[in-house]
Amino acid sequence: MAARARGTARRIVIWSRRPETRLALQKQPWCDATADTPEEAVRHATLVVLAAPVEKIIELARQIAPALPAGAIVTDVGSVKGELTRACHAAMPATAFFVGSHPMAGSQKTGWENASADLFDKRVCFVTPLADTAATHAKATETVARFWRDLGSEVSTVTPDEHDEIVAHISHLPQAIATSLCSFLAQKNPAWRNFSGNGLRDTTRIAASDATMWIEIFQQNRDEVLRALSRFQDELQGLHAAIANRDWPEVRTRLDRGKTYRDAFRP
Ligand SMILES: O=C(O)C(=O)C[C@]1(C(=O)O)C=C[C@@H](O)C=C1
Repeated sequence: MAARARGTARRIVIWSRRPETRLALQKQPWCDATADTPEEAVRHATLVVLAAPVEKIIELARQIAPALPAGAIVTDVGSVKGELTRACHAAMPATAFFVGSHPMAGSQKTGWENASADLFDKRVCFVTPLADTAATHAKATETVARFWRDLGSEVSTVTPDEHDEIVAHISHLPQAIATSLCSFLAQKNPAWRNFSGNGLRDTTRIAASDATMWIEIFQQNRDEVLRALSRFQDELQGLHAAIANRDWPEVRTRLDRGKTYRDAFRP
């Protein structure tokens, strides 16, 4: 949708798992054609974007590999990059290139009905070439970066492993916390949700996200997520101790540090 709105792609061919989705997409002005199989969808492609839960992205890369035309560039939108990038790169034929991406954009909703052409506008998009393919994949990396910039994103190029450490902290940890907070409150007293102001709403929107997608993210980024969760538990323990000890200067230090961090977010 964004590619059509910004004139980035000449012809957009979509494969989607459900036949009824493919039928609905055929009526959309941003979809030139649908394909009945992933192989058929990529047969004449110059750029392929795999948009699926992370385990499925690896399966799809293996499935389309024999059908890719020479010179094709494959990217994805998965939230974990280390294992996925190595597996997708290994699946490619010698004449095609895999360079991973991760646009930091989305919502708690799923399905094409919730798509929007400005989703990527002014959002960061990670592009994550493997260090040992930097030279052979330089042109493909630039093409993928240009694709995201054309959609309005600001590209940040990092290695897949650096990416996984960063997003464990700034994306996967927030999901774990929002989920845990809602899970905790659901057991404490679900009816209390009716008293909530914007505080609870603002901190928990992403708890409504798709469980299947997040299980696969936690599985693939397990080590980094566990490290981030442990460090965060230390932070919570620190606040718990400061309140228990009536150490209000320490509580203030933490509130001030949190506010300074939050106030400096880009609009
Ligand atoms: O805002 C949302 O609902 C998201 O989907 C958020 C979010 C994020 O952490 O920013 C979550 C995972 C995706 O990989 C990218 C975006």
